[in-house]
Amino acid sequence: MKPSLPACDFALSFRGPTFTIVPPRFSLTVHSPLIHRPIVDKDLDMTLYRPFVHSTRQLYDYLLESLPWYRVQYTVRGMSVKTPRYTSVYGKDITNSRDKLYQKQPRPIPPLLAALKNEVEKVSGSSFNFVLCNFYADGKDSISYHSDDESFLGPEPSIASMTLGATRSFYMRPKTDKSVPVLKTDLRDSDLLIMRGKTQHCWEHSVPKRANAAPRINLTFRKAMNVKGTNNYYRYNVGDGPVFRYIHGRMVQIMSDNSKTNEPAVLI
Ligand SMILES: O=C(O)CCC(=O)C(=O)O
Ligand SMILES: [Fe+2]
Repeated sequence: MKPSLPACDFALSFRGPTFTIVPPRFSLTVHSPLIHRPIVDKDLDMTLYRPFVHSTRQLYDYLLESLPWYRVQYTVRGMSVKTPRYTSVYGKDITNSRDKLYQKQPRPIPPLLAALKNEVEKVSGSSFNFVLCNFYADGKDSISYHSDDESFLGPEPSIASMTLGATRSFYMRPKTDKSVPVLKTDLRDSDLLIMRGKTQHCWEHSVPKRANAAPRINLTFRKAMNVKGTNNYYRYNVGDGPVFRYIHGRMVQIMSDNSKTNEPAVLI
């Protein structure tokens, strides 16, 4: 499969200080996956495509350096929660409602992510309207056991997850039957994992912490069915805190997205 090349020479613009990053010119080539491995267990329906995409180094560098990243903190039942990874999110639910219904202005999916979404839609046969991006800077960054089973995703959501960069363990366990051993998979650079059917309803997944791990980007593609989904995704993946950019090999905290002032960028 050799799709036409997406336009990668574009500038992404976001609020806050502007950076001009000259994107590399490269081709996004998705090829017939060498491994197309259905992993089927009780109420588990996953397919791993390995490798899914070429030019992963350029994709990784470009996404890391061009997207704004957030380290979201929020409060649940009076408890302060710090998200242990960087996140960024793009998209809007299918209702395509008027802007004033959204707590935060939804962001259009940038062209490179839209091109990837298009390729993922072709192999999965599902359509998506959100791309959630995770950046795990090191082994201390993680995602704890959860299911992507919110009602705003519909009854049997398909979730597609792409890995760029370092390999990390991906654990799955059934929600109820604790006697079933944890299903352990390594997700590697260029992997595409598609979960569908009852998987989110019956199983939980996680990327556990590690003593040592190189940086990794994960992109998840989803379909939100209502305004609540859009509000949820921006609340937990952008939040109200500072914005970070990856500049010259390190994460730099710059002024808040919400800031009305024109303060200079602050290094952390
Ligand atoms: O990083 C991963 O592989 C998993 C991410 C994930 O589960 C999520 O964002 O919901
Ligand atoms: Fe998840």
